[in-house]
Amino acid sequence: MSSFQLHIFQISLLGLMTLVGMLFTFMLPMPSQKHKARSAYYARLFLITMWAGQASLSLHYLQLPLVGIVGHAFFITLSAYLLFITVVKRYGHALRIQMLSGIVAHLLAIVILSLTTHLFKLNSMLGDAILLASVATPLVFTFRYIQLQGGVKNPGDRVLIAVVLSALSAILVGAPLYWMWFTPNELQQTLVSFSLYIVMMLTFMLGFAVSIMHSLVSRLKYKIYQDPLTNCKNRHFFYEMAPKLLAHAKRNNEQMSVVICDIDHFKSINDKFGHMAGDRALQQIAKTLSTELRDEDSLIRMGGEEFLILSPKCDLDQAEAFAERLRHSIEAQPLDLSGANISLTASFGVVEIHSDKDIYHGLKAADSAMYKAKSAGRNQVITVNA
Ligand SMILES: Nc1nc2c(ncn2[C@@H]2O[C@H](COP(=O)(O)OP(=O)(O)OP(=O)(O)O)[C@@H](O)[C@H]2O)c(=O)[nH]1
Repeated sequence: MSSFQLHIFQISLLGLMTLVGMLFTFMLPMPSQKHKARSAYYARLFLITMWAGQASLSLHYLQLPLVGIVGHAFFITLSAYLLFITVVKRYGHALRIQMLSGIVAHLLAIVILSLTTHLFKLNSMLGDAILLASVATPLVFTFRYIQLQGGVKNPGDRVLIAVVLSALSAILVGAPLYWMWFTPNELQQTLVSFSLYIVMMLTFMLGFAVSIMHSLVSRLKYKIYQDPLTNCKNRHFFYEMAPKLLAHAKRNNEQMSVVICDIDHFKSINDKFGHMAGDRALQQIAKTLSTELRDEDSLIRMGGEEFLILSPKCDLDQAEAFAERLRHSIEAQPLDLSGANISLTASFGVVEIHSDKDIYHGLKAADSAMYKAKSAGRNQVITVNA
């Protein structure tokens, strides 16, 4: 096979991969946030420019070596920036105007530098070094950007970081070693760059897909565990997380308490002022409760007008004081319905769960304490030792 045929074979195969990669990004479910969804657009452009960078080298066979070399430098640098932009958008951010101007200036500079080195027939090693440094710059930015976002948080970030680091090491270490130890002929060069392109494209697509899947799963999980009316956690969260939190508390020899809060005479709010007013009362009470929570507490709407607070590292006395505080806060904020103030109160059942008991036992005990508070006249806190 002549080197021309090899080249055509190589760019056709890369073109095919680019097409598959683009179709793949179209098939992925996209996040609803505008900037995050835009990242798929830049991921497609990344694949196209990677391909265009390699394809431009074939212009050499059409007697256009200058256009080919300049095009190669331009598209390869641009593809590294598109990887950077894809990552910026994956985190849901917009591009700052300074960033865009920097990218345009860098692209212009690489075009001028590669034109100069070729026109003045400067050492080809110098041209290669300029190109490698040029591609390395956006990759370093990408690496720093992921780090600044709080580091590697999910498998998608991990694969993206691996793409960036492998590309950087190929450029900063691999390329100089390759030039020093081999006297590459065109065939060797073609095969090495081809393999590098394939690996980069595949890992990039994988990283991108894993990253998207991870954010969708996190969003779904968040929705599954969230009560849409009050934005508290819901029953699913309780059944999933409560046994885990209790097991953690037992392992670390820590106390854990459960506080149940049930709004008093809630039905009468619905009956007198309508369901919308009832919903607003629920939202207001959820807000009041949430402002009193510590970071480790979880506020759960168990259903209807009943809320539950899981309180790790909290014994019975502390939980009782906490519930009293919550009771006062609810009482102190009547519901304001276009001028009419509706008084709100709630009854509380509090229990500390002992290490030999399970969470459902605690739930039952807290529930019966709350019913005792109701029968004792409502708007009060009753504690039990479960
Ligand atoms: N507006 C509204 N009402 C709800 C919702 N979920 C349950 N309810 C109503 O909450 C009311 C609960 O009534 P009850 O269980 O009798 O309790 P209560 O009136 O608070 O009486 P006590 O608990 O004994 O003080 C019912 O009328 C339900 O229809 C909701 O999401 N929004």
